[in-house]
This record gives sequence, structure tokens and C-alpha cells, in this order.
Amino acid sequence: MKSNFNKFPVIEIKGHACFAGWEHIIEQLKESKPKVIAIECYPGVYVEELINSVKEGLNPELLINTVQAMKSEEQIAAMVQPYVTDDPVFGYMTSLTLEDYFDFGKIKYFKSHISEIKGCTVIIGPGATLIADEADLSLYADMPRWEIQMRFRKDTACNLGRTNYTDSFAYQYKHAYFVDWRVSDHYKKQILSKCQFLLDTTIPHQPKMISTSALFDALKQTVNTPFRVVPFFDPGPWGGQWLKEVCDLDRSLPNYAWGFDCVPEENSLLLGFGNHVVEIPSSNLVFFQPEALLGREVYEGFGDEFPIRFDFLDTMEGGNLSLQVHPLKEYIKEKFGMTYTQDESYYMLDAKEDAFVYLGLKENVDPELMMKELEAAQSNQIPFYAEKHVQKWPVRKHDHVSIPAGTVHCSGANSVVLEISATPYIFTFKLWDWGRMGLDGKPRSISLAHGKNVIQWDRTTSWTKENILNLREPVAEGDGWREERTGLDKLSFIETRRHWFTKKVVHHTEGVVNVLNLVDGREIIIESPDHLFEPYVIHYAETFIVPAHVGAYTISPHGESEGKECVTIKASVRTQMISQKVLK
Ligand SMILES: O=P(O)(O)OC[C@H]1O[C@@H](O)[C@@H](O)[C@@H](O)[C@@H]1O
Repeated sequence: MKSNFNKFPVIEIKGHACFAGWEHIIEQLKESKPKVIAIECYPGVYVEELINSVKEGLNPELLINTVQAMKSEEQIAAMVQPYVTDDPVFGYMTSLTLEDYFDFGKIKYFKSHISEIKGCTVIIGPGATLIADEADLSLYADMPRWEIQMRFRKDTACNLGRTNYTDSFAYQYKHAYFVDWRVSDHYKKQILSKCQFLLDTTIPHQPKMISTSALFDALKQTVNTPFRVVPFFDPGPWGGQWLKEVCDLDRSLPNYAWGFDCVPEENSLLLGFGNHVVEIPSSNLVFFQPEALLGREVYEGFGDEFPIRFDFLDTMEGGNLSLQVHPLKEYIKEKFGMTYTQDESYYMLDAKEDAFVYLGLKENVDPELMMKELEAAQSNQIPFYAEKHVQKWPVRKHDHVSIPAGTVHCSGANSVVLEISATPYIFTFKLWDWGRMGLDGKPRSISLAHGKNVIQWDRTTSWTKENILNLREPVAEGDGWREERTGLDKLSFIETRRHWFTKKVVHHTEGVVNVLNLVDGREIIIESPDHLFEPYVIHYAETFIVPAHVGAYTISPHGESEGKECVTIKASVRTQMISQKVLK
């Protein structure tokens, strides 16, 4: 069937202008005849493009690249090392701030130099507004995380305060995840409202600029309606062929493994201003509209973090994921500085006859022997016979298994998982990767030492069956619909409800953000009973977010699905569980 999946969902914003292209942007900047302009940059922005365009358009008397006021790269490398660490995959959440990167003697020098300049001064780079804290005009050049990752892969971006363009992607990602993005988000929250403009340079040489008042109003408009973030897709060693067809992706790539359809930390939002589309990190919505988006209790509990993640894992005609386990909450806090952990669940969006998951251990598992065999497999490159120790279960389309942290698991070949999980997503302790190589031709990192510390050895066959394997119960039914509770175990903070329906279903956020996916059916329509937002159409496999603030909404089969059965899965936060799951 032809794909109807929308890869570029645009949120139409009313009542504001967008300046597109350097020529128009420069014209706009000149309007107020500013003497000092600061262009604050998120790390990953191509500062050179900005410098060249500003030089050409504004011909400033003095142009400062903020690296000139930073500490030396050696000093910065030493400063971040306790957070970047020597672990190949994981670091520790930093407490550094952007000020820590600067040499205040140099800042003082530049400040006095700026005051002596008669013409125009432009300061560009991360920390520009620290150097020019009283600029006549301030811009914020933002950058979504997925684009930053693409730039790391192409060796065109480096970490904050570094020139490490050619360091491995794994190192740059870890550096950014545990340090740069924390430091920069923290600073962005302080400074963005003080800037007059937001600059989008996600697509090189096609810059767009909006006023920050337009941005803040756009974010306000967004929390009044269901919306989608921009999904991104990535190949992997076990990837499959399903996403390519369903989401209409590049057929020439060997596979796609992951599809990230709701990880607001890393996705972006497309905001439509007339004919122009501005791309911003979707985390901005979480930072600047936290209560309306998440709901008061979720915001109080998690802070300005979006706690629910939806992503796809495609193994159709691919391989098994790594056999893995995730850290317990105390462990993730102690070792990595995270406040909540990677509890997961797999909703089987599609499955071939032979699909299966590994979940939990065998009844008489011998921990010492299993670890010994895993270690031998890793060091001697001999196979590990997973089924000797780990329970394998057949799964079918629409099964929903829960994976509390500490449970050994992975999904097998020939299925498509919709992961409905807590947001942390990189804390996968791989135990065994089936003796295969990563896409770069090298073995992927195995984390046996961490894994050993968190495996819950009492999660064996009978426990698994009783507590986490495809749990479901009917909740309610009405004319043309029925509702079930699925999947997640008693200890999870995520509640999931599934609706099977041929007619309209009434939903309510009850003051808590809802995340949904159309897991069966071609098309549905989301409407406001009080006409508070425009009707919103969703296609098969699309994930969408309903902000807490929306309140009542309805979902009906639509278009080619009218009168036919559709199925949605909805996730929300069990607010009574938050204090138990979040370690401050
Ligand atoms: O890439 P591997 O290690 O096989 O894992 C694939 C995926 O497994 C899932 O269970 C989650 O843990 C994901 O965060 C992870 O990306």
C-alpha cells in the first residue's frame, strides 16, 4: 500500500513574518542601526557561514568570534573530562555553565575594545551575549540536535570550545549529550527571551529569521493543538525494510533500524510562517511552555523534560537487537547523573509469523555461569547461546511487552517495535551483539561490567509471564469503540490505553500530556469538541502529541478509513508514580 506517512509535519503559525535569505535578514538587522550586535550560537551552528554573511552584509569595524575569548582548548578539554570520562559510550551529566568556558580577562579586554569602536561591532559564537551583554541587538542562532549529529558524522562540527572535527562520532555524541547540550540549553533558557531574533541556519545558505516574540507566540499556539515533531530515521546493523516502505524513505540505503518520532530532546519542530518554514529544536517547546505542554504535575515532577519517548525499531528482514539491559534508577543516578531511568516497552506494530522477543531469564538461570559465558563470548569471540539462559517468547502484531529497567531483553528479527518508553535512550548496556559488526565494520561496544551490576536475576519465566508479558485488560466500551489498558507493568510511570474504534472516541488529557500513535488504520482526524483547534489529520504509524493544556479532544476514522476500524495507542504519565521514579 502506498505510504501516506508525513515526514515533514508543519505547524502553521498565524500572524507573524519570517525573513528568509541573508539579504533580507541583513536588511532587517540594519533597520535599527545597531552599534553592537551579538549573535549567540548553539554549538554545531556553522559560525563561518554567519561570519562571512555578516562581513559581506554589514561590513563591521570589529568582528569577534567568541572562541577568541574562551579558555584554551587544553583547559576546556581538562575541564570537561570528568563529565566526558573514558567510558566508550557513557559520561556523567555536567554541572558546568557556559561562563566556565570563558577567560574573564579576555572578556574584559574585548568589552573595553568594543567601547572604543566608533562603527559597528558584531560578536558571533556560543557566549556572544556574555561578551556583549549590553548589545543593541541580539540574535539567537539555534540548532536541532539531529542536524548537529549529522554534522558530527560529516566532520563539519566540533564540540563546545573544541576543534575536534575528526574525533569519532561516538566521542562527539557523548561529549555533546553529557556536556555541550546541557550547558547550552541551560544558557538558552536564560538568554533567549532577551534576544530580539531567532535565526534558523539548519539548512546551510538558506537562513531564516523570526522575532523572538513571534517564536514565543508560535510556541503558545502549538500547545493549544495536537502536533507532531519531525521524525528522523537511521540505519543500523540489525535494521529492516519496513520503515522504508511505510514512511517512504530512501530505498537505496541498505536498511533503516530506528525511527525517532517523539524524542523531543532530539527532534525538531517545523513552524510555518506563510511560505517559509522555520526549524527549531522541539526542546524549545518543553523549555518555554512546560506547564501547558506537560501539565503541572508532570512539570513539577520531571522539570522541563519531556518524559515519554516513542520510536520505531525495524527488524523486518533484519536481525536481532543486541541482547541488553538498562540501569536501575539508583544506578543511572549514581553513575551517570540522570534523574530517572530507561524503563521501556515494546508495542509490536507489525510482526511476521516467526517474530519473537527475548525477555527475562530462564527459570534456573545460573548468574555466574551466564556472566562467565558472556565474558568468554566477548573475549574469545565464541558465540553466546542466549537461549540457554534467556527466555524467548513468540510475539504477534499488537502485543505489548513491558521492560522494566534491569530486565534482560531484546526484540528479534522480523518485527517492527513501537517503543513506548521513558525518555532516556542511550543507556543500553549491551551484553551480546550476536558476533556481528557495527555499520563501521567494527564490533559495537559491549557493557558487561555495567550490565552485571543491574541484571535482576529473579526475573525468570514465570515472573515475566505474570508481570510484563503482554498484559492487557478491558477498561470501557461504547458505540463503535472499546478501550483497553495494555502493556506496562505496575511499576512503570507510563500508562497506555488502546482504543479500537469505527466511530468517534472522546479523549481528555486530564491535565497530563498525551502521546499517541495510529497503530492500525490509514487515517484519523483529531478534533476539538469546542472548536479550540483546527481539525488535525493523522496517518498510519504517525506519532502525535496532545499538550496537557488541550483538555478534551475526539478521534474518528477519517478519509479512506471512514467507517473502518482504526486503533490508537495512547501514553500518559501516572502522576502518582512520579515521586517514586524521579530521583532528585
Ligand atoms: O542497537 P542496540 O543495542 O541493538 O539496541 C537497540 C535499541 O534497543 C531498545 O531496546 C532500546 O534500548 C533502544 O534505546 C536501543 O536503541
